[in-house]
Amino acid sequence: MNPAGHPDVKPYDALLVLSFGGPEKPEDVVPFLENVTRGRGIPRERLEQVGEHYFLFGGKSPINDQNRALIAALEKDFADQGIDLPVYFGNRNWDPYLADTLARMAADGVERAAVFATSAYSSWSSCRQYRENLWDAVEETPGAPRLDKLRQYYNHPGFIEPAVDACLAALEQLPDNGDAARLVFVTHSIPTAMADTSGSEDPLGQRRPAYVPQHRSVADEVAARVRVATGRTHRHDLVYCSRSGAPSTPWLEPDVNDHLEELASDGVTRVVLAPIGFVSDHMEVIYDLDTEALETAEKLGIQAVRAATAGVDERFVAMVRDLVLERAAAERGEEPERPAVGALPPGPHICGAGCCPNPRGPRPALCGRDS
Ligand SMILES: CC1=C(CCC(=O)O)c2cc3nc(cc4[nH]c(cc5[nH]c(cc1n2)c(C)c5CCC(=O)O)c(CCC(=O)O)c4C)C(CCC(=O)O)=C3C
Ligand SMILES: [Fe+2]
Repeated sequence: MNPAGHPDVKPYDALLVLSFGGPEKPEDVVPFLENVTRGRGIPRERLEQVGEHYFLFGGKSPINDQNRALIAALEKDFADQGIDLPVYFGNRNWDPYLADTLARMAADGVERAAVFATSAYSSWSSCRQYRENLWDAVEETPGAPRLDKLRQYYNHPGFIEPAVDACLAALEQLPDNGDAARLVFVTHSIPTAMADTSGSEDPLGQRRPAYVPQHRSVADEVAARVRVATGRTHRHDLVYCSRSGAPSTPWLEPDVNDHLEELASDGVTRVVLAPIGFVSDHMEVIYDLDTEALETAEKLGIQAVRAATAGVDERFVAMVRDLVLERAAAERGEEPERPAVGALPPGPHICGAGCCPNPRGPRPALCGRDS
């Protein structure tokens, strides 16, 4: 508590919500895809396909509206808690661009900000790439504030609890309250080489990969809690969506559609698709799952329901607040509690040295031991 009796956010004077960005209208789609894939060697065919996913939804991704809703919910939560902390919004690939937002923060006199990224897990794509973007944006912004990226939150109760309730609600939409339904947890596929180098090295230079085990811990924990709530054991799996890249490059498998075929041939007729890799309804969720995977399920005679993402669930919003307060306390030299559930411990406040290296060679990144 600060002298006014409100939760203490010192040394922070702002929160920055850092996200991927997405197009808002048809004319945005191609330039957005160019921003995302510059120098990435994504086959043209794949890009055309992904463009079609966006055009199917009027050229508009849901991601920016989702983030604006999260920011509105955070502003309300902070006001209710007596927390005086303005919230800024900056994206990696679309307006409002990160560097523009940092310039605005500098002009507003912000000196030090906590950064919440809308990506919960460790890997180059889901963590370090955001840290490289922070470095670049700070480099090009005179007077940019000092930035502290908040820790990974995949195993925070504020992320897990909404995922459990989402599975329970999805089960209830199936016949017999979802009795005998399979829980299929879905996340974004990444190249296996990127998965293998996710996470940081221990002092002996050994790396224990993080991306897949982190998702497994979430899937296992959510499934265990569903078991407690329903009194039934639902078998569960971890599968992947949104594979990209060259066909010759191995990515994490199985793909959700292939897995549904496998389940159908095993006689499974009811499935909950739980998108634990996404914090809100991104294009991957509304296209790859709601459009493509649900169609696959229907063709196979499987009744499938997609579970909700965390979105603006009040526990998820409170989690963001708690992560800010936790980090603020740690920066003041206190030893705050660091909530985490499941098999893995809470992640570090500062990313470990050498974690999640860029597949195309080293690039400077903010907020790490090696920064
Ligand atoms: C792990 C991961 C997350 C989750 C963590 C996080 O949330 O950050 C994520 C999120 C997102 N990815 C998104 C969009 C795209 N990702 C692409 C390409 C790629 N993603 C990758 C990985 C991830 N991506 C990778 C390894 C590539 C290959 C190219 C490269 O090495 O970078 C491409 C290019 C076309 C294609 O290749 O599919 C697009 C358009 C959007 C916006 C969605 C919306 O509009 O709602 C979001 C939230
Ligand atoms: Fe992506």
